[in-house]
Amino acid sequence: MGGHSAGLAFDIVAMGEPMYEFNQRKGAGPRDWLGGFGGDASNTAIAAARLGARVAFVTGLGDDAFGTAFRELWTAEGVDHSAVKTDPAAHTGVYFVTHGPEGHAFSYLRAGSAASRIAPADVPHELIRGARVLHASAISQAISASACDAVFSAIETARAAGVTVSYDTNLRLRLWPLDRARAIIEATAALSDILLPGLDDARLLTGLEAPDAIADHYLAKGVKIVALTMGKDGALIATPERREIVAPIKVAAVDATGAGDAFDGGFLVEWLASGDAFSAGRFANVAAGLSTEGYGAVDPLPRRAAVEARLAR
Ligand SMILES: O=C(O)C(=O)C[C@H](O)[C@H](O)CO
Repeated sequence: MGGHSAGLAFDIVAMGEPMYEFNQRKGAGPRDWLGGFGGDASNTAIAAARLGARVAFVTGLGDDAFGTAFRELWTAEGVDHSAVKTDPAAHTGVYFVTHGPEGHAFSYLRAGSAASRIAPADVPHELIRGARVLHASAISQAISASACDAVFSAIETARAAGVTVSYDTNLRLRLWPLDRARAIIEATAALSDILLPGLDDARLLTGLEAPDAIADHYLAKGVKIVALTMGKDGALIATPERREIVAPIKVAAVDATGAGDAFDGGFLVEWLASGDAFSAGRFANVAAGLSTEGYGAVDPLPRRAAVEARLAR
């Protein structure tokens, strides 16, 4: 069972696929893999919990060592996993990260995973109704048709209950073809309050080049806040009234795996605390920068004190 008592309301309920991570550090030999944790929505959940939010996660895990490791991780991080299902007929997803001149690359062992077998019947509607934010990503949808249906069902519940819908457009073309991804992501963006796209993905999805045009595109769908991450160019935060570019912080980056997820977690935590999209953008930008200073998606996710110290500099 999860790290919180039943009945407690959560700031954030996140859903998606957790994946055990094997990370081959730069210069490491072919047998030298660092074990860790990944899966974009789980990374975001842990990032938010480390920064002070009350978070619950929704997914499926295999009845295997990786599934057990995830439950231990979430318990240690204070992420509630009482709504996570153990599926004895499927495995927990696994992925491998390698580092080359073009940056990091992923290989997946995830087809048929327990998370991909999640369906609308597994959605914990009461948990979602009691939360302040529901967070999901396009990866949460791309893993299977039933998981995609589950995300739509969760969003419908959130919207009906006035729960803020947060959505990361994380595009993985190995999981679905661009046309299908575009159709689903456009439809989901129109149901979202906070949209967290990356610039490269957004360019492919919208066919637009300029960050401002991309922000306009999504705001016109009714999105209230667009937080567009732009890598070395920082992030563009846009609301219907105002927009601001946040410059990236200087870091000794070794691995960008999970930086976007750290951004999402930081953004949601600070937005929940202040209601201000622009201070949320600055906070998230620091959380994302600091998350690149170590290997793995989860281990280097910063705690609140580290983000605040860096913001104060
Ligand atoms: O690529 C995916 O599907 C993952 O979720 C693995 C990584 O943890 C994630 O991409 C990092 O953002």
